[in-house]
Amino acid sequence: MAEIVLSGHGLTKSFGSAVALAGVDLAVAPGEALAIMGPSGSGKSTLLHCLAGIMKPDQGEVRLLGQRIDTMGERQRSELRRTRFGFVFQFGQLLPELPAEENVALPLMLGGASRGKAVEAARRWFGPLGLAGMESRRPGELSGGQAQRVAIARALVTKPAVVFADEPTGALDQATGHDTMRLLVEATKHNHASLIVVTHDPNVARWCDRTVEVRDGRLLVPAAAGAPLPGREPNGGPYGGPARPYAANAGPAEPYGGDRPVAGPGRGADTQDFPVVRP
Ligand SMILES: Nc1ncnc2c1ncn2[C@@H]1O[C@H](COP(=O)(O)OP(=O)(O)OP(=O)(O)O)[C@@H](O)[C@H]1O
Repeated sequence: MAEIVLSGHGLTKSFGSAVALAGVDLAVAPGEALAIMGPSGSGKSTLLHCLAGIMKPDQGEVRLLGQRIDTMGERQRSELRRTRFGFVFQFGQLLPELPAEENVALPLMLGGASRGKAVEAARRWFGPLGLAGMESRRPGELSGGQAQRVAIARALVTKPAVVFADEPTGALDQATGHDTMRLLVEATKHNHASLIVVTHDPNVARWCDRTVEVRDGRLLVPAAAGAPLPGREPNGGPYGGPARPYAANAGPAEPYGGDRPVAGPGRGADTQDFPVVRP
């Protein structure tokens, strides 16, 4: 059986008479990038929120590395979200009054790191993400794409096991969205984190190793970690390159020696070396 980082089993969730999830089974492998697609109102965000411990399912189980998280209390889940998960939302959700570097440093400071150490760690992300010189800008002084790159740094700075992204390029033009997805996928893989992306956009999903589709609160095909939908190849790269089975990129995290190329769609000569965060 494939190694699993995060799994949901038999997930249901209703809001009054609206059934958002009607029994979803889903598992994500280490280092795997998974896209969740489906029409508006099909239950994508609810699924992401249940998997991320933001919301408790009505029924079913969510496990992180085998440990149930859906039964945890709000405090424990909140701690888990801060330490084991990273989040990138459509509109960055950066704190407008803080400089970019402090937005990135914040999860570390909330975990008890000194401001100096946290900001030092945060600054390491700015060059690789094409944000050099923008460390002290406030979010209002950044473009939408730059703000999303700050959000990517903030999501990864704590070395999460899983990064959740809900329409991460939804507010960006196509070219900026393309760059943002490239950076999100590459930086996440570089740090051996799994990535779960909710999107309407097939161009976004193409960056991921695998896509599952949600309709009326159910997956069209129950999908195991690492398995492409039957009859479909794993996603090809955004340049229409060869299909790239996730297994080539996943596997147990290993210390990164700094010289191993990061396999990923569209990795080109311009790809930067991202910091590798240590737990
Ligand atoms: N907080 C809530 N209160 C009431 N109904 C909700 C709530 N959240 C979701 N729903 C309902 O649950 C269903 C699934 O919603 P969800 O947001 O998960 O879908 P989605 O696929 O993410 O949609 P979109 O692509 O439009 O964001 C919808 O019918 C929605 O109206």
